[in-house]
Amino acid sequence: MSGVDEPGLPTLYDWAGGLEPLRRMIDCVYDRVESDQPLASFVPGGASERHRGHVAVWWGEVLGPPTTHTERHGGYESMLLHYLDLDISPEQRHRFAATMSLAADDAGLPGDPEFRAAIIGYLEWGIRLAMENSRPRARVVEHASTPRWGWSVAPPYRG
Ligand code: HEM
Repeated sequence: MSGVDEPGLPTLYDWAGGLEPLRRMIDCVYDRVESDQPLASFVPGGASERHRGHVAVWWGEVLGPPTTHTERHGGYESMLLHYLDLDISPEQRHRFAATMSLAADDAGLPGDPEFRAAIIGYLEWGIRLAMENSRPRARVVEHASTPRWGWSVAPPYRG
């Protein structure tokens, strides 16, 4: 199946090596988060197997196909519900983003600049939306598709 890029290019999911390396990255990020004081309060008692698995297939769908999160776990709407009133601070946003970048190294994801620029671009975009949506009384977009990400730079958002 093709992704959002021009035909013939591998998807970011394929370039990563499929779901397993993405799951490894998610395990690495939550292993770090669990013992990182500014972030650990978001995962009281540790990040569950369910949480880790769902976040991994979310990433798989964004970078893929496959579209497993939408088909089995509720897609965008389900993800959004987890963020309401979480009140992520700018410092926590930055800390989590930096931790995820380290986790991509821990997990041995491809290190080429193009792949890393693409996934970190998505991370930066997604985590800023997560922070905005997490504010008390945030005005959220209630329904949307799960985002799709590719190799090229995203065009400007015009609403
Ligand atoms: C400071 C940053 C972040 C914090 C504090 C955070 C925290 C959380 C929490 C507390 C949950 C609910 C877990 C549960 O109910 O077991 C969650 C779910 C989720 N997070 Fe995050 N997260 C952050 C960043 C991100 C980013 C950057 C992404 C993706 C780009 C992401 C993707 C998801 C998804 C897909 C779920 C829902 C999984 C499901 O149940 O289907 N998160 N997050």
